[in-house]
Amino acid sequence: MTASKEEVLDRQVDGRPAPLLEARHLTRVFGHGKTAVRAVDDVSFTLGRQEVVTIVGESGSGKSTLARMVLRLLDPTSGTIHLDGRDVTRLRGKALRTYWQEVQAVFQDPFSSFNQFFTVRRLLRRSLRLTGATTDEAGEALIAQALEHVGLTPAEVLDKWPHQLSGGQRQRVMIARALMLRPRLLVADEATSMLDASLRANILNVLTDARQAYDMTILFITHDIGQACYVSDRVLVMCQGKLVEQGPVDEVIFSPRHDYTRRLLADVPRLHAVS
Ligand SMILES: Nc1ncnc2c1ncn2[C@@H]1O[C@H](COP(=O)(O)OP(=O)(O)OP(=O)(O)O)[C@@H](O)[C@H]1O
Repeated sequence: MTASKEEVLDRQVDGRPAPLLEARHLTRVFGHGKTAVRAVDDVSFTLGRQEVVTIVGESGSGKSTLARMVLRLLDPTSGTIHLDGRDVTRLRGKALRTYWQEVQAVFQDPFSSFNQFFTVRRLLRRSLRLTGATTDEAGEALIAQALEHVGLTPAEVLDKWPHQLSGGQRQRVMIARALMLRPRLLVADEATSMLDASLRANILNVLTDARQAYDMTILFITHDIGQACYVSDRVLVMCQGKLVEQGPVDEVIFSPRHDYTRRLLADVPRLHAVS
C-alpha cells in the first residue's frame, strides 16, 4: 500500500518524522534564592511520530524532572510543551486527564506502581475504563492483545497478585497496561534498570516493536548510554540541567561533540572499543 502524498508530507518534515511533542525552553527551578536548583535549564527538543528517543545523563542531570514535566506531573517554571501543535503546558482537570491517556509512563520499579491488593486482572480492568471498550468481550480482547504483545498469556498472569510475579513479569504487565490505552507517547523512565541484562534486552525489544504496532513515540530516560545506542533513533544528552548534545544515535555515539558525552561513552567499554 502506498502512502498518500499528504501522509508522506506529514511524516517527513526536514527528513524527520513530523513532530508529536515539542518542548521549548523548558526550565524547572526548585527552591528560592541561594538554595535554588535549576534542575532543568532552558531545554528544547522535539519528538517525532514513531520516533524512539533517549535522554541520557548522569544521576542528578535533570532527566527525571524533564520527564515529569513532559508527563505533566510537574509544572515547568517557564517554557512550553506542545502535543500535536496543542499547547499542553498548563492543562488542568479533565483536559489533563485526557492528556494522560495520550501520554503514558512506565517507571523503574514496577512493584511500587502496582497496587498490592489488586490482582493483575483487577488492575488491567480498572484501566479499561479509560479505553472506551464498551463490552466485557471487547475489554477482555484488549487485555489479551496487550498481554500477548509483551509476551505474556492471560492464563499465566491474570489471577496472580503482584508478589507472585517476577520482576520482568511485573514490568511487562505495566507495559501492557500502558499499551492498552493506545498512548501516542510512552515515557519509560529507567524502566529496565532493575532487570537483568537478557530481560532488559527483551523488554526494550517489546517496547520498540510496539511503536509501529501502536503508532507510538517512545521517550526513554536512562543513565546508560549503551541502552540508548541499542534502541534509539536519536539521543539527547543532559548535563547539569542542560541539553549539551542531541542527534541521531550513530552521530552522537561515534562522533560525540561534547566532552561530557565522551565521558559517558568511556564508561561503556564495548562501545568505546568499537568507536
Ligand atoms: N522536588 C525537588 N526539590 C528540590 N530539588 C529537586 C527536586 N527534584 C529534583 N531535584 C534536584 O534537581 C536535580 C535534578 O534531579 P533529577 O531527579 O531530575 O535528576 P536525574 O538525572 O533524573 O537523576 P537520577 O538519575 O538520579 O534519577 C538534582 O540536583 C535534584 O537534587
